[in-house]
Amino acid sequence: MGIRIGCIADDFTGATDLANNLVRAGMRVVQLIDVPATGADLAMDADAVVIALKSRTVPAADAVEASLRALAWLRSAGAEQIYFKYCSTFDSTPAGNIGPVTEALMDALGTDFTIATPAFPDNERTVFKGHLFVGDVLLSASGMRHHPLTPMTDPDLVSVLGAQTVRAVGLIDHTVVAGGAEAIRARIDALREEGIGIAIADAVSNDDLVRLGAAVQGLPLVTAGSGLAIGLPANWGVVPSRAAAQLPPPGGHMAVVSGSVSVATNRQVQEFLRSGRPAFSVDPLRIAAGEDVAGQALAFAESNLADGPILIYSTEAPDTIRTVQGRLGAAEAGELVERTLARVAQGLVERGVRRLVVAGGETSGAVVQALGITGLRIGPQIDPGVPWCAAALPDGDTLHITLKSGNFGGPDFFTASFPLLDEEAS
Ligand SMILES: Nc1ncnc2c1ncn2[C@@H]1O[C@H](COP(=O)(O)OP(=O)(O)O)[C@@H](O)[C@H]1O
Ligand SMILES: O=C(O)[C@@H](O)C(=O)COP(=O)(O)O
Repeated sequence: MGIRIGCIADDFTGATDLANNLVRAGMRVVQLIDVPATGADLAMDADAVVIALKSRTVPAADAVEASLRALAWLRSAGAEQIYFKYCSTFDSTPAGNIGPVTEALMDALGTDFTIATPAFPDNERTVFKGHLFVGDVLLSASGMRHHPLTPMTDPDLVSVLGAQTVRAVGLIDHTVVAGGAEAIRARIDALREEGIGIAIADAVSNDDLVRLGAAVQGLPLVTAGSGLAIGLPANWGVVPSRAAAQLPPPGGHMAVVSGSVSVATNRQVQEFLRSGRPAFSVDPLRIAAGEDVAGQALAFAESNLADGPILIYSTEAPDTIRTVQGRLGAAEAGELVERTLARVAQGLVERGVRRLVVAGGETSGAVVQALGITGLRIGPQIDPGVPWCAAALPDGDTLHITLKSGNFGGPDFFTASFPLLDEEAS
């Protein structure tokens, strides 16, 4: 039997976010890092497979190429429905990549219609009348308006997506969604007749997502943030079960590596420092000056791991980041930090860390690749959108790891996540 849902996620933390929601709805999920070279046997035991790409901010043609490779792999593994996962804040530019990837997947699947909804009410992302809200404010008034690569200044998703697609974009508004699966399906039929190819779907609650999930049963392709995933497993008769999230027992030293500069991560770093636990700050200017900052961080780790969790972080407030970027260039600073934190993560694992929190999407990508991890089993949720995972290291040992999206997680995430892992295993 093949897999039910084949997912293509446009970044690594987003992929675990999606996998987490599928697991919570009862599916057994495997997350693969990039498209595997080998055959479909990796997915043998899973109801869903999530392929994590790093395609959110690359040129649109590259994102399309990677997504089509992922699609080919998922189809060869027997996927019955394809789920394209993007950010709950719809991170993209007028050049893409959400529109071009969606249309390329539609063409490859030979389908004339799909839906689009980044709604994730558990993390306060809601869509009403096609407009995206983050907490109590429109997307355009949220921190996303200042994003360095994908500034989001228009909250009207019909217009945002329409600027990225050849196909016409329409709306399934909340009145219809509240009416249930039949009403939604009738609206989809009407939109199809009008020649609409993609419809933004409103959702302000998990109940809306469950109704949408039932309505899109049988569509070859759905596109969404992670929220829609809570409404899909029921289409295959799958029900929530604790067994879906079981991981092997944890052990080894505990560490946090944070390269995220998001608001929520800044709060989490501050909270960790306030708790008086061991922490080491990675300064990009010292790396640029040729100092062996990774070596210093690892020496610090060696003296403090016994009192862990320890924190190695480059997280700073926006003003400091701007100053560093002004001196080094944004891309260069990012790359220096990512390379250093990836080396630190490798060194931590060599020194016996087996429980690792990584904060930030780009940072997670760099760390996971440096550790040679090719797949993740998804375990229990720590906070909405963030699960513990288990990965096989190249030497066969198990590493418990969580990849935290910058804007997710409560203030005590860097300490509270570790006891939760022990509790779940007992
Ligand atoms: N102190 C710093 N100065 C400049 N750039 C930094 C600093 N710390 C982290 N960065 C870079 O900022 C980017 C953060 O992206 P990411 O890891 O996706 O997290 P987030 O999106 O939550 O901020 C990475 O490229 C990282 O290397
Ligand atoms: O959908 C979401 O918000 C997340 O899953 C996600 O993709 C976050 O991206 P980063 O903030 O870049 O980690």
